Amino acid sequence: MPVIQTEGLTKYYGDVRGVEDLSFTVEEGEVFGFLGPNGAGKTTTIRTLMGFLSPTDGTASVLGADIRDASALQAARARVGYLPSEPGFDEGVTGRRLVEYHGALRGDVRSEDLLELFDPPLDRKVGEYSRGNKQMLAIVIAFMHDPDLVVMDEPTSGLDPLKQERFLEFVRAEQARGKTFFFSSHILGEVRKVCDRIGIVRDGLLVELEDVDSLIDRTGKTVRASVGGSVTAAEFDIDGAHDVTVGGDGDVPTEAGADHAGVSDASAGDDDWSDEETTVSFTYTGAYEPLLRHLLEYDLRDLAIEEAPLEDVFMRFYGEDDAEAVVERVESGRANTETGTPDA
Ligand SMILES: Nc1ncnc2c1ncn2[C@@H]1O[C@H](COP(=O)(O)OP(=O)(O)OP(=O)(O)O)[C@@H](O)[C@H]1O
Repeated sequence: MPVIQTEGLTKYYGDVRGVEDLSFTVEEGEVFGFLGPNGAGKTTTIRTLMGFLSPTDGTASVLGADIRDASALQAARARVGYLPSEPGFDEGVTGRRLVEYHGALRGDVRSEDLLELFDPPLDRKVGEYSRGNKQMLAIVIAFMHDPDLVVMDEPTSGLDPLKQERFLEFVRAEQARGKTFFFSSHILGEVRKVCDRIGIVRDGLLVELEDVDSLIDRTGKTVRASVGGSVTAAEFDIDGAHDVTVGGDGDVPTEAGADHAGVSDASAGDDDWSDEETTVSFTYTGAYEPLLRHLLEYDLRDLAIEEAPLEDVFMRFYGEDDAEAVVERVESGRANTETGTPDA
């Protein structure tokens, strides 16, 4: 049985669509990323799953409990950890008091370990906490009863990069213990580090549901090549290349053997070194061989091939289209699966 299952889940605030017709499942032991830009409907979904909002239509189950059945959901909540986007703590009490309070409410089987890892200043009043420290306290409280499912609304917001990394590592370790996560975020880069599958929501609609690995395959690579002489973008309009840009000298170090990430200095030799150099950059979604063959037709002086940042990909897939158009395209079998680009 799925840990979370939504069926046509819909929530309107009056005439305003929060989310509409969401159907997806989250399986046991899975880290499911729920991605979307601001206002997409992530918090609405989470608050509905947690029973804080009633669905307008459709329903969902959490650990087998129908969210419309308040007492069943209440019982299931004993096995759920919840990390809200803005922890609403009573600011006048100390962190220690809050940990004790939540421990009494839901049980405390591991606050000691968690406090060692996340370390909020327990003896200070929460009103004096920084945003990051509040988040650390919220993490301790969400996990201290060792829940089977943790629902997290943008959990790394407010954490510095080191603590973000520590938290994501912790999520991975918890997953290895068999725990399930529903993880909302608008930062694709962090989600890809821990999630198995992602749902992308936009304007309240689920526009994509996909394995992270296959999304990454579809997203392609960022290629940056420096070649001798002058070339035009049109020359790199090869199958699988998108958004080709060319730049002149000065965009890259011009010395042979410069230390770049990826493959570097495949030049034909210093004898061929001429003053003029062009840098060609593009996203590439095809196989390596034809790309390399094409590149080797030039006086290749430097080459870097890296994974495309998912933020760019997100914009490329969804940037210009409204959510309805994206849903229609996905439902009609993704118009261009070879390149993964939206219809022109
Ligand atoms: N209480 C409310 N009353 C009216 N409209 C609301 C309410 N809460 C959310 N909405 C609307 O519902 C839509 C989805 O909002 P939601 O907060 O769920 O998005 P989100 O993806 O969590 O955004 P963010 O990343 O900014 O937190 C938005 O259009 C928002 O304006």
